[in-house]
Amino acid sequence: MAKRIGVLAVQGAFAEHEAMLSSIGAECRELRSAADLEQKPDALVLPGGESTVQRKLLMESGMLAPIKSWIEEGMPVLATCAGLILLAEHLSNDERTCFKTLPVTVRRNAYGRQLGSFITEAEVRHIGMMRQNFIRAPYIEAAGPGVEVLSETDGHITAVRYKKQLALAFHPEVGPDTRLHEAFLRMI
Ligand SMILES: NC(=O)CC[C@H](N)C(=O)O
Repeated sequence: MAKRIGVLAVQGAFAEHEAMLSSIGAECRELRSAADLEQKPDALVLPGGESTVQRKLLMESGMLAPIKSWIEEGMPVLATCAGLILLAEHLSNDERTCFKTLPVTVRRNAYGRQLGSFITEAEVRHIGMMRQNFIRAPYIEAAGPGVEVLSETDGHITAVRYKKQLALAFHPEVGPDTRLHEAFLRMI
């Protein structure tokens, strides 16, 4: 049976994740309001976008607490960019934490204005070299015990796994490379 992925769809790059996941056989369901949480998915995607807006909409819609419980209970989650910010236990330059299920310290908009967006090639552990797309990206300043570092660029951590949480500063949903999404589906 196809794996059912709940994709947070309040703001940001959710459609790209849905297209990629559908192309590799998963079934996506958009999570826009508390009513969409009645059917529990097998896994979650928290897409890129603007984390402060996503956080506000999560609080207003009543989805924050139930989604946090799902993650704490071990539901696999793939988080990219703003999604990583939502998962982080600590933010070094902002007070607006959200789910706080991932024991890392994240810096928002970490690459500054000059280098706000860029593409690089870097190794991702268990996968290999990947073209990585950074869009006004955060990076991970510190990772707590039990957090596996999967990728680094210029000395900064850009991808981690902690239990069933896979979190990336870059955007694997952009472009033709489906390996990361395939690895995520194997975590379910
Ligand atoms: N591409 C992204 O998701 C950027 C994240 C955004 N800069 C934020 O702080 O929320």
